[in-house]
Amino acid sequence: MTYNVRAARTSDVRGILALLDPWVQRRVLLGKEVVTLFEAVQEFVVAESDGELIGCGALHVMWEDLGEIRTLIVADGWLHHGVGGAIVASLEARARELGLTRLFCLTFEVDFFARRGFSPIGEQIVEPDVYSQLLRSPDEGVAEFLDLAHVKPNTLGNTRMLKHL
Ligand SMILES: CC(=O)SCCNC(=O)CCNC(=O)[C@H](O)C(C)(C)COP(=O)(O)OP(=O)(O)OC[C@H]1O[C@@H](n2cnc3c(N)ncnc32)[C@H](O)[C@@H]1OP(=O)(O)O
Repeated sequence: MTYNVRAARTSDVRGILALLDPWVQRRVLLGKEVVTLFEAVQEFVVAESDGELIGCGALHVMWEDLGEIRTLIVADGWLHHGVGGAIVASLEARARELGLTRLFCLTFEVDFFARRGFSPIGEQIVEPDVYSQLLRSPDEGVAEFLDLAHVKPNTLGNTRMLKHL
């Protein structure tokens, strides 16, 4: 079973939605409008095999040093073949190229991320002045990072994790 990981194209967006939908139904991942996915297509990498989309993941920049890995999904038939790890490695390489030194994620997959160098965090990890700037972001994932009250229902049971690159 061979696959490759590459930058997403606009033609991948429907496939990303198809990967995402079951996990949104199960309230594991945050739902996205189609337009939001098109707007964020440059944040995504995808894994494909024989022209079929088998995984995706995105890197969202939040601040000068800080990014978030989000929307990481591998198709059921491809779990435990290294695809998720390869997507995370690709997103980490992008993060380094961009000059980021810290990567955040909010996840139920604590062991998976812990084995890739992420550690659970409790407290806020940005200075008050950065926090107040991030409050101005319209992005729902940033609101989750800030742990704002109106997104608490999305984040229940998730673990906040951080990796220093
Ligand atoms: C920040 C966020 O986006 S959080 C959301 C995370 N996504 C979800 O919750 C959606 C549902 N979950 C998933 O889609 C998947 O379970 C993911 C993305 C978390 C992991 O994807 P996978 O492709 O299964 O990951 P991958 O195969 O790299 O590693 C999983 C385990 O499979 C095993 N494995 C990896 N490669 C192989 C291989 N070639 N042969 C046999 N076993 C393997 C290992 O045990 C590995 O665990 P470890 O490396 O941590 O010890």
